[in-house]
Amino acid sequence: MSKKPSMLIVGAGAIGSFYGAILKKAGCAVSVVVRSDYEAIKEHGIRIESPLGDLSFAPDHVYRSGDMPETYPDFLILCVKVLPGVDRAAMIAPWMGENTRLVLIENGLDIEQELVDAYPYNPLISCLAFAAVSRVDSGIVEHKAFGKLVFGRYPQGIDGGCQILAALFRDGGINVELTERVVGERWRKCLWNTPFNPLSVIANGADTRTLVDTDGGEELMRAMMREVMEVAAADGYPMDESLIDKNIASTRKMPAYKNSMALDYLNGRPIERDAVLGSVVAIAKRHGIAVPHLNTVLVTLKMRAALEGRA
Ligand SMILES: NC(=O)C1=CN([C@@H]2O[C@H](COP(=O)(O)OP(=O)(O)OC[C@H]3O[C@@H](n4cnc5c(N)ncnc54)[C@H](OP(=O)(O)O)[C@@H]3O)[C@@H](O)[C@H]2O)C=CC1
Ligand SMILES: CC(C)(CO)C(=O)C(=O)O
Repeated sequence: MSKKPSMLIVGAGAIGSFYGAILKKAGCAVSVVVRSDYEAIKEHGIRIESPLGDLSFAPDHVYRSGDMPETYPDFLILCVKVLPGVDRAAMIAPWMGENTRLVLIENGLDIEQELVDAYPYNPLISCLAFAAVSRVDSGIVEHKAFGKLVFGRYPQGIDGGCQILAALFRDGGINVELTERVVGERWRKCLWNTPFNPLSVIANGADTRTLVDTDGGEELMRAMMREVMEVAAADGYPMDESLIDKNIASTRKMPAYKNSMALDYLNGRPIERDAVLGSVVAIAKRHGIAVPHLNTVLVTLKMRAALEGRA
């Protein structure tokens, strides 16, 4: 059997640890770059509590910022939060070889270009995770449910690297959908994340049930989704209006759930406000589209950040 590709996860938090474990299960060498969890992971490896069974693993190498690799990975999978002031291109520089494929498993819109600009000759695979995963302690991750990945080459297409990666994730037990138009898929995911994630923060870390069941909550979500749809259509990514009903119905079917931004807020960590919401409002401005609901939520979050000294 031919050798499996090598993987390096940069930012082995909830998502990075979980999908790293899946690739380990598929037979890949999986190394990690970590920050605050370095000592714990170096000593005990990564423990994953999951309905899929025991996925715990010891990474092949555990690096921290500034370390140099023995060899460059075939795939570098970036799973850090997308935050202003965090230079993701500089962060991965020591590990990006000439033939390394860069994979992003991160939320948000318009998050790829700065990496394409920094690494124009490395193929970039942009990836959306539909998973409920959280870090419960250093090196300990709880996978609550789901796990499907949707990905494709950025800005479009499906190449051999996508096919190889999809086969590995499937071998590890994950449902994968490949897409020719990954930016369109980012818009479809933002249809949910852009209203739900920021509003859960304004509502003090509220879960999905509270957001849709509170009097006026569902209408507010629908109004925000309509604005996201209008901006997406102006940007060349029209969506079927029925997706709004589908999003509300599937949210109602889920048990009460706190999204990743609600968890960041509740744990005092910075939130991906600009990647998930600010980017949509910026694109709306470029197209001259009024998005009063989205803008109100964005400005309210900025006020809150200003009060907390985070701006
Ligand atoms: N969790 C979920 O269920 C879902 C998350 N997502 C998206 O996935 C992405 C990752 O989220 P998630 O895994 O939840 O986030 P986490 O905060 O759990 O993980 C991010 C990890 O990156 C690490 N990190 C940050 N900066 C560096 C650095 N300079 N060097 C090394 N490591 C670094 C953090 O370390 P430290 O502890 O030191 O900060 C942390 O371990 C986000 O874009 C999120 O929106 C998408 C769908 C679902
Ligand atoms: C879709 C969802 C809610 C989890 O898969 C997510 O993207 C998040 O938690 O930010």
